[in-house]
Amino acid sequence: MTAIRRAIGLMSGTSMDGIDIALIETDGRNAVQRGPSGFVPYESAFRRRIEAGLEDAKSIRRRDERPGGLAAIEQELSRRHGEAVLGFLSDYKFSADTIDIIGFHGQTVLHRPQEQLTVQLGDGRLLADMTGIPVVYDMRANDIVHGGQGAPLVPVYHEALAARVPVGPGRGKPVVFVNIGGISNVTIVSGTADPIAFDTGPGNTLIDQWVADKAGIAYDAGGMIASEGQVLGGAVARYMAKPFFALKPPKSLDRNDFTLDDLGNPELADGARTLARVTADAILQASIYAPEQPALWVICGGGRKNATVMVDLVEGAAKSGAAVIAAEELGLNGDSMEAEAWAYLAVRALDGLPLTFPTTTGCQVAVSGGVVVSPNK
Ligand SMILES: Nc1ncnc2c1ncn2[C@@H]1O[C@H](COP(=O)(O)OP(=O)(O)OP(=O)(O)O)[C@@H](O)[C@H]1O
Ligand SMILES: CC(=O)N[C@H]1[C@@H]2OC[C@@H](O2)[C@@H](O)[C@@H]1O[C@H](C)C(=O)O
Repeated sequence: MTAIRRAIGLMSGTSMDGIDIALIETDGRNAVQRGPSGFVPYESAFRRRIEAGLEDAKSIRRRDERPGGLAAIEQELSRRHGEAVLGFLSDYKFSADTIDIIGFHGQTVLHRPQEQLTVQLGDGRLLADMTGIPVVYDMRANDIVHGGQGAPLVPVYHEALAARVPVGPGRGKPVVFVNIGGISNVTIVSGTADPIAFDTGPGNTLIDQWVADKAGIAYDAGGMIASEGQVLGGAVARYMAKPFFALKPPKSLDRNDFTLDDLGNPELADGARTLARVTADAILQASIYAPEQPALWVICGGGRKNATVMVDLVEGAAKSGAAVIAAEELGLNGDSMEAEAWAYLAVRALDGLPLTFPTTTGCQVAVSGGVVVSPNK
């Protein structure tokens, strides 16, 4: 029997809205017991600092370079993660010595897989020393070394959770786990082969940028703004004609690969409505790479709270007879999924188990990864 470990996962995603934190107990294989989770938001000033850091990151040629403000942001970001862990331990009354490992994603500031370059800010040593808990970090790098995209990494966790999909009319057909974060990604689980995974296109990033530029707000809460607008077919067609959509998987995106340039300059609500449609269409297009038509789409990530995106997903999937549900309908938590995944990946990394597969990132062979640091006592 393999050891069950208690692990904390930390994710600061491409939306740059804060730190998701989650605890699970797992053997890194099929046994997954989900524990508490939380979220520590960044205030808008820190989010703007990271956004400025994305510009500094554009000059990076080697992944350990930290030009401009990036070195200072990395320290601040890691310190905030340390405080998030200490607050979480205190809230849920766990002592540090009962936690076996932390899986630390850090903050992606540059992702150029075609140049074998992916850069995550995150000082694992600082986090281990602050918390007194061993840390696994930098889990994307080894995949890149082995010819992979370095993303997405969550699929192996989605696969472990797929066992919880209840037996139903669609049993035996693929189930697609969808993460609608800043960027959207999917994992197609058929149950008979390794999962197929890839990034599908913009998630919330463009919607967030649009409502921030036009109305000074962080996101379209509930998709309410979009619900009052009209879909602009020409703009949807411009987005869907982008070369990214014609690429076969594996494929992954940098946050800045899609921009608002193709939207034109419509009214606020029409822009939000159109971008919601683009997000949904890009996700549903993933089915062309499934071995057969999926029966079920399980939606995770902050974008599932945009009811307009969800309406488009439900209506679009219904055309092929598939159902769309939020992760909660399976008793999962769509907000903490990625943080849970980073905890799960950390445990796999400790055991040298693969994090990625040729079908999820395009790596030549299934590979493990991550750097392990123990706290200085
Ligand atoms: N109530 C809400 N209504 C609509 N959208 C929401 C709501 N709450 C959050 N969101 C959207 O979800 C986003 C955050 O999603 P999430 O935390 O899953 O992304 P992320 O993990 O940062 O990104 P990625 O998965 O790409 O790394 C916000 O930027 C916002 O666009
Ligand atoms: C390079 C990077 O940070 N990519 C993220 C991003 O956010 C969503 C999508 O693009 C996905 O590929 C990945 O994150 C998830 C958590 C993953 O690796 O599975």
